[in-house]
Amino acid sequence: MPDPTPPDVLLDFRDVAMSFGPTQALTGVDLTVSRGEFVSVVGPSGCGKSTLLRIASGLEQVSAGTATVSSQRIGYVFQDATLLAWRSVRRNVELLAELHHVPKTERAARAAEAIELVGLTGFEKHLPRQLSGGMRMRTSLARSLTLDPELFLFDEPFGALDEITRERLNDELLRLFVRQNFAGLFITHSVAEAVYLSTKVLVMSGRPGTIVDTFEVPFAMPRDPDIRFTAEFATLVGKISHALREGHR
Ligand SMILES: Nc1ncnc2c1ncn2[C@@H]1O[C@H](COP(=O)(O)OP(=O)(O)OP(=O)(O)O)[C@@H](O)[C@H]1O
Repeated sequence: MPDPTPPDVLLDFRDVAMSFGPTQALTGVDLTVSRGEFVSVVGPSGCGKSTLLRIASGLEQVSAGTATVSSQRIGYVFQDATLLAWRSVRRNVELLAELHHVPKTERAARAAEAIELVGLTGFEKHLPRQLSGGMRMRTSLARSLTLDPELFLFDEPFGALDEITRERLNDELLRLFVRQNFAGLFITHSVAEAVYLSTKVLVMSGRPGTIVDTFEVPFAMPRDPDIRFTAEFATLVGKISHALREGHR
């Protein structure tokens, strides 16, 4: 019998492998995400990062190994905000609570709070097409926040945004992480973003993807935005970028 998952571990992958027909996407993946952790995964294109997240969300079943998710309250934010075009911001934010049969007044209260948390108060009646890309991502974040997730899964949520908007949303996300106390698993192509947001960064190899390196991020939370301009930050980004290149060979 393998050791049981410790109580603080919300996501526990052990020797996970995943194949799609002849394509082996993942092999030997060991990964845990515990309460209080924000874990980022960086890796070359096609190494199986999204597959990892789809397994965590229950959308895919592993081909071998075990993937244990010890929470019912999981939030997801994908690269596309996936908003319903005909629904206002408020009605989009209410959607998940609606699908979970949360009563109407409770739903409205949760949506108002989530909208405030992501800084969209005043935009409740806007339709998605009237919003900027950053505001659409905020709406998507708010929609998940209404379910008060314990574990939040992010698949490159800010990849399509300009640099300034991305930095601002990184700060918002860090603020939410500290305030809402969820654990995070975050996929990104940006090593600097991974270091800035995370307590731990995992580096994946090229396909079949496996974790080749783990870096603890020593900077305190709440994180000082100026940390990004320090020598320690640059050194860690350099080390991880190097590991990424090595793993890609
Ligand atoms: N449903 C599927 N059917 C067949 N092959 C798949 C499926 N999903 C993923 N793959 C393959 O598995 C591999 C990993 O895909 P995945 O999308 O997880 O990679 P990724 O690291 O997220 O890529 P990127 O960084 O480019 O988004 C790829 O070769 C992909 O073509």
